Order: sequence, then structure tokens, then C-alpha cells
Amino acid sequence: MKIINTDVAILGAGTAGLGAYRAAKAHTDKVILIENGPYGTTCARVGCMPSKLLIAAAEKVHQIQAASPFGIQVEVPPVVHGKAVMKRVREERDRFAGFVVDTVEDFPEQDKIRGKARFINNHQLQVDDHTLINAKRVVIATGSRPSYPGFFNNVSDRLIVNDDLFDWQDLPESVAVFGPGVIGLELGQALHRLGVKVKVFGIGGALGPLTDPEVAAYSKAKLAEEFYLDTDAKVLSMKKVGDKAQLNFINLEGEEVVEQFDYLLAATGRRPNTDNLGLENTDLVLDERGVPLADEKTMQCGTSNIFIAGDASNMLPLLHEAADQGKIAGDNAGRLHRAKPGLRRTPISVVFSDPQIAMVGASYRQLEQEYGSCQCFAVGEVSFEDQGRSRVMLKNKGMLRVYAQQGTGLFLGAEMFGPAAEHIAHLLSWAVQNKMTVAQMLDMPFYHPVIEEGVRTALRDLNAKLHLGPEIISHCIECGPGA
Ligand SMILES: Cc1cc2nc3c(=O)[nH]c(=O)nc-3n(C[C@H](O)[C@H](O)[C@H](O)COP(=O)(O)OP(=O)(O)OC[C@H]3O[C@@H](n4cnc5c(N)ncnc54)[C@H](O)[C@@H]3O)c2cc1C
Ligand SMILES: NC(=O)c1ccc[n+]([C@@H]2O[C@H](COP(=O)([O-])OP(=O)(O)OC[C@H]3O[C@@H](n4cnc5c(N)ncnc54)[C@H](O)[C@@H]3O)[C@@H](O)[C@H]2O)c1
Repeated sequence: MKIINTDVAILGAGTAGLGAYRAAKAHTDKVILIENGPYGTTCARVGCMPSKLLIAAAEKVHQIQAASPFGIQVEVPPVVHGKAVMKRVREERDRFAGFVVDTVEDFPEQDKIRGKARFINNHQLQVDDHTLINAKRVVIATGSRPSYPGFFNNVSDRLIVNDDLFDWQDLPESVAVFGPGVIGLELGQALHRLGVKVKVFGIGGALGPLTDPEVAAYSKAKLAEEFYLDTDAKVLSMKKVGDKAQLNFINLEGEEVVEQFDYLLAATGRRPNTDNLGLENTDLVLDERGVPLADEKTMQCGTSNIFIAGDASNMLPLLHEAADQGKIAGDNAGRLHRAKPGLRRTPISVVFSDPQIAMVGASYRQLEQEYGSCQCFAVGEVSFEDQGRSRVMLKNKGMLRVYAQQGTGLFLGAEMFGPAAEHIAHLLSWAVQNKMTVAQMLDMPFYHPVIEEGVRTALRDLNAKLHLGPEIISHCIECGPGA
């Protein structure tokens, strides 16, 4: 067994691990990066990037199909060449992942170890059966993996997760998507638009990350106009029959049906990779999911020498959060002195469905828990159905609800399903992070005609509910037609 003594050992060369490596190296040269799987990161290989590539192809065909209301008739129906779609997805994915692999390959050889790391104690790690590492400090950046109920295995090799989908050579005819969360909505809608027969099955009525009941109900109804979506499905059984996954379920009309699909895509959530790490050999305190409790500002686990970052921390499993957490954890692991709090930004998340879903700052559920009993927060709202620019572009499906504190007018957060949500989410999260009041936000410029005028309408409505501004005027002419 090879023995290595190091200042910092990092488990996982994903986004969080790479951020931690760079930050730790600013303090010490003795940093070891351990990776069990392929280099390239989840985001580039099987996550953010290939999913957005598939969605981009789906958006193209959808735009062509949606041209006729503008007076543009596409004479020949568009043909989706599944092999060409998947070829572009794979090639561009490989290009993105290739950049990451090149970066890691440029790291000094002595800094990298391949294999699965396990704790022997707080300061000792074993990598496979070939290396023993004595580390002063450790960063856990082991990511997450898909998790699904055991009975999904009844469909045997017809069961796939997102990783498998992006390696397809061609598009299948049909897919049953389980889980209308972020992954299920993005991939399910994209496959549907690319001509795959898709049915999306959920549990308990949940949809994406939404917690505002108004936005959730609206978006559910709008998405269900486009593809089969049952957010509270009753699936009686599933099994493999021939080369298909066969489901027996109660459909939306209440009838019991048997239907076969080429694949069952499990998108029922992800679990942090903190099991099988030998954490029981450390003195870390774990939560009920087996994740070490950590300070969200320093990423330190208790007062130990161990830090955690990225999806493994189970805090906010998003790319920019993994990068931020990795940087903070690596910086603190690399320095010899007390851990310093790092920058944690205002929460922002976007689902790349169409219309998109966005969450900013505090969610409705969090505000209900914090302020609900005293009715200390107000809600403003806008529908994009009559919003000028949205109608012009026929992107007029949507609802934005914005939240602020009664008394101070402090802007707290928003939930949205609608046009340009990825951009509006940025505006609003910058306002939350800058601790702006609704009145200050309304003092900012709004151009005409833009989708952001809808945000102004929601903020005016909110200001009126805060008793800080006049009641909202419908069809306000000085705002510009349709604002
Ligand atoms: C389909 C999909 C789409 C997504 N889209 C978006 C998006 O649009 N926007 C967004 O913000 N986020 C998105 N995400 C989430 C985002 O990809 C993750 O939050 C982010 O990649 C997590 O980075 P990480 O460094 O924590 O984990 P990873 O990149 O997974 O890195 C963890 C690494 O640790 C290694 N490892 C695990 N155990 C061990 C061990 N014992 N020893 C050594 N190495 C180990 C793994 O092999 C892996 O390489 C998406 C995720 C998925 C699955
Ligand atoms: N655009 C993005 O930023 C993006 C995209 C993809 C993934 N991600 C990240 O990845 C994480 C994981 O995504 P995810 O979609 O796997 O998880 P998720 O938690 O968003 O959704 C899981 C869904 O599966 C449902 N579900 C659970 N058990 C079920 C069952 N037995 N049958 C049917 N439905 C069931 C849940 O009710 C939920 O709606 C997200 O939370 C997000 O942080 C982000």
C-alpha cells in the first residue's frame, strides 16, 4: 500500500471538488484530488449541458410547429432525425466535458489519485486497496446519484436514468417518465417535442420545485395541455414484457389501462453520495439521510477537520452552488487557521421547461412557515396572458408571484412560471441580494415593450398590498399599451 501525507485531500473531481482544489492550492502545494469515476463533471457529462442540448433541439422543432398563428405556414411538416439530434447532443456534450478533462489533465500528476476513497478515521483515507492517505484536512465533494424505488427494477434493462439517455444513438418511440421534478419536466417535455410519446407520472401532486400553490396549479394545467402529465399517478404494476416496460395504471380519465413504453425514465430525485464513504469511522454528526451536518457559511462539518461541498452537502444541488461551496470548503481546508465564512448568494433556480419555472430568494413555503401565522408578508401577482410583449411573441402563458415583508416593504422572493423566467429570475435575485424594497425596485427603469413590464405590474400589485402604493390600474395607458 502506497502512503501519502498531505495537507488537504479532496474526494471527488466534480465541480465542487475542482473548485475546492483550486482554492486549497492557493494556500498549500500539498493537495490530493481523488476521483473514482470519469473526469468531466456531472454537469458537463450527464447533467446541465446535455440536458440543455436536448432541450435546444426540442425548442427548434417546437418553434417551427408554432409558426402558423403568425401567418407563416410551414409547407412540409418538420422531420426529426433522432440519430442526428442525439449525435449533436453527444458531440457537444463531449466538447464541454473535454474542456474539463483537459483542465484536470493539466494538474500535476502527483496531485491526482484514481479510485474510491473511504474514511478510516477523520485524518486517514484509503483509496481502493492501493493507497493510504494521511490528510490534515479533507473535503467531501462526492456529488449525488439518481434515487428511485426498488420496484422500478421490475422493468429490468428498460429502466434508465439521465446518464443513460444522453448516450442514446437514436430517439425511442415512447418513454414513461417518473417524477415531474426538475429533471423529469425538462427531459419529458423535450422528448415529447421531439416526437417521442411521453407520459409523465408523479406522486402527491408535486411539480418541479414550486411551492406557491397558485403558480403550481397554473403551471400544472398549462403543461398538461401539451403532454400527458399526472402529478398524482396511480400506478398498479410495472414489468418487462418482451423488450418493453409495461405499466398498468389508472389514467387521467379514471380508467385502468395497460401501456407499453420503450423505456421507463426514473427522475424521482437524487441522493447525496455520502453513504459508502466510511463516515461511521469518523466523529461527524450525520442527519437522517446520512449527510454530515455542516455550517453553510464555512462548509465545515462541526468543528472537525472535514469540509463538505456540492451535491454531497444536500444543501442546494445546483451547479453554481457546487462551485461556491467547493471554493469555500477548499479555501478553509487549505488555510491553517479558523474557518472563514464565504459568500453564499441569494438562492436562484431555473427549470428549463417551456414556459420556464424560476424560484428566487425565499420560497412561498418558507415564508408561510416564517411569517404565515402573523400574516407578515404580502403577495403581488401578474398573469402574462395579457402582457403586451408576451402576447406579441405568443409567449403569453405564465404567472409571477412576488413576496415582500409587511411594514418594511423588503423584497423577499418570487416564484414564476412564464416567459423569460431565466432572465427575470436574475433581476429579482439581484434585488433580493441587494436588500431592495419594492418601492426601490419600482424606481428602476423599465423599457417598453418588454416582458419585464410584467414584473413591474406584479411589483405594483405587491406595493398596493403592502399599503405603500395605489391600487393597481388595469390597462394602465401611461405604462404603454399592453404593459
Ligand atoms: C440531468 C441533470 C441536469 C442538471 N441541470 C442543471 C442545470 O441546468 N443547472 C444547474 O445549476 N444544475 C443542474 N444540475 C445539477 C448539477 O449538475 C449538480 O448540482 C452539480 O453537477 C453537482 O456538482 P458536484 O461537484 O457536487 O458533483 P459531481 O460533479 O457529480 O462530482 C462528484 C464526483 O465525485 C466522485 N466520487 C463519488 N464518490 C467518490 C469516492 N468515494 N471517491 C472518489 N470520488 C468519488 C464522482 O465520480 C464524481 O465525479 C443538473 C443535474 C442533472 C442530473
Ligand atoms: N435546471 C436545473 O437547474 C436543474 C435541472 C435538473 C436537475 N437539477 C438538480 O437536480 C436535482 C434532482 O432533480 P430531480 O428531478 O431528480 O429531483 P426533484 O426532487 O426535483 O424531483 C423529483 C420528483 O419525483 C417525484 N417522485 C418521487 N418519487 C416518485 C415516484 N415513486 N413516482 C413518481 N414520482 C415520484 C417527486 O414528487 C418530485 O416531483 C434537482 O433538485 C436540481 O437541484 C437542476
